[in-house]
Amino acid sequence: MNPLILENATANVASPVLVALDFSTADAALAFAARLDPSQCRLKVGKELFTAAGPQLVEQLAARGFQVFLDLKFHDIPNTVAHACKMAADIGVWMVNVHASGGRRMMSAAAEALANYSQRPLLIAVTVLTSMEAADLAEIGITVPPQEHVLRLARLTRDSGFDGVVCSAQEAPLLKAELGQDFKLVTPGIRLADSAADDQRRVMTPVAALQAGADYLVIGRPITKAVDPLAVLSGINADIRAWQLSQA
Ligand SMILES: O=c1ccn([C@@H]2O[C@H](COP(=O)(O)O)[C@@H](O)[C@H]2O)c(=O)[nH]1
Repeated sequence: MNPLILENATANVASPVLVALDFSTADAALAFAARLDPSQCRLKVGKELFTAAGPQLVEQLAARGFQVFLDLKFHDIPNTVAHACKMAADIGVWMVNVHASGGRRMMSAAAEALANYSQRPLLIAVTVLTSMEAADLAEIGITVPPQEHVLRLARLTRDSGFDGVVCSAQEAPLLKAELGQDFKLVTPGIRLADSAADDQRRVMTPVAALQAGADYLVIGRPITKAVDPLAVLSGINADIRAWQLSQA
């Protein structure tokens, strides 16, 4: 693992928010990140930005103190996914993910590939994309309700040695009850009460998602496309803090 990244990555992040940096250039992503404080959020680098800017961008964000979720959703044969996860760990990312529908052998290979890292990224598997609803699943031959399929894939993920799953916050109460508090739930599809849902289908507001049991909130467009992104992020963090204090 890159020692510079280990030295710089912020350990104390006071918020469960992961800002999705869905930008098309490194310059745009770095300019946006320069406005953020690494103690106030983590960052997610997905397929668009990684394809445009590559591992150097991830290293630059980490060198600025951000913990980075590399959201490439690996889905391939076990050998390929295992090696891809090792490359992600070598860049120094804080979290990396695969598709749970790649199956037990694929996920076990990924977990084994990272087993000897002294400080490995959190290993997470995507269950059912938050953009999908029952009708989308039916078209690909999955006729059970989304929550049932999410639970099935989450159980497989846990049994394959992973740390948690990507799911919607709507499934969080069921997953926490069935899989325990320590199994991490990473939830995109987060929308403010007045945000457009866009292409997301299984959505929830930030505080409702935490109440439901989400550990991390992935938020992209409601922050990045806002007129004042920092004000939106600060407002979300303030609402979360107020809710946390009300629970203490
Ligand atoms: O099920 C999933 C898995 C990943 N994502 C990613 O999260 C963000 C969400 O962005 P918004 O702009 O807040 O919709 C995006 O990068 C997706 O690739 C997801 O939405 N759902």
